[in-house]
Amino acid sequence: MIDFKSVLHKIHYEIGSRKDRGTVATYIPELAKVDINKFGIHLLDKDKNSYSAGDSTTPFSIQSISKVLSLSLALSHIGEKLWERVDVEPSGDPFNHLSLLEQENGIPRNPLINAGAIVVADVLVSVLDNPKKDFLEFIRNIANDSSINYNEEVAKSEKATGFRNYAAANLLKSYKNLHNEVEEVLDFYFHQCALEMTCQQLARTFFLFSNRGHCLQNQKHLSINQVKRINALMLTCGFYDEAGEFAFEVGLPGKSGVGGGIVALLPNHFTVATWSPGLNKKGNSKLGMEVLEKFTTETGLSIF
Ligand SMILES: NC(=O)CC[C@H](N)C(=O)O
Repeated sequence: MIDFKSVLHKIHYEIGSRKDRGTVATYIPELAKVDINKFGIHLLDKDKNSYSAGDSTTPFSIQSISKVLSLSLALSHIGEKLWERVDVEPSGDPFNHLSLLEQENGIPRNPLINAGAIVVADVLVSVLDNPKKDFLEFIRNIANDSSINYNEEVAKSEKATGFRNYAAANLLKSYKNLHNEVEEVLDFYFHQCALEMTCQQLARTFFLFSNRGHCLQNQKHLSINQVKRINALMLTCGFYDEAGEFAFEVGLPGKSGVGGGIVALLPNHFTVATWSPGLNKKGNSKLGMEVLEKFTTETGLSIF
């Protein structure tokens, strides 16, 4: 039996003393205000036991981590038809690059880069009656937590500076791979990225991916096959041009966001979330990557 509590505390203590914590994202001005010294970890095991270290109950902007959640809701609505509009291959490019989109006729490489997530957002705008409200409802439901919300300031801040996302949405529109208006789809996308959660809430929300599609209250939201697909995409595409490195060092499906959060999981075992706002050069949390590498190395718990 692994003593998760002492493993997490030891790792938090060792890595928390690092002087080089990377740099906080500044291209979304609201994110630049976050204290770089924040640092939290939370692990939820398959029996729903919780283990925490550091700032695990402070909310932060989950940003691209939300792409896994929007993908889940879109898949549960339109199923395999989604893959006609977005591919499932790693891009090897940064999250906001557009060159492949043009070369590949408006079909994004995968749903976890920005262009792919914008197509997924477009699907949700088409199928949901009140997209922002219904998406939030879905998240609150799988997390069993009605306190989860969007941060309107962050959404507004990204809207004001989201030039590359406007470029991506317009390019998709020119290839007829965006069915709704650019403004409406991006308003939804900026809000989903502006969801705030704590490490604890994030681990609880992602429990269904380590629990064969059943959320904390044991309701079924995804089929085993859909969970397989989503976990595979997290492993191969969840860290953009650092996905290979994450699989190599950590060996778990996971997803990062420019708010400094990372969530990862071992199917049928646990879900773990980390938050440290300083990012490395590839836009992934510097300390978060180190925590997870140490965790799987010390416990021997990875999918490999
Ligand atoms: N990697 C990320 O977290 C990027 C998400 C951010 N909202 C963007 O679209 O640029």
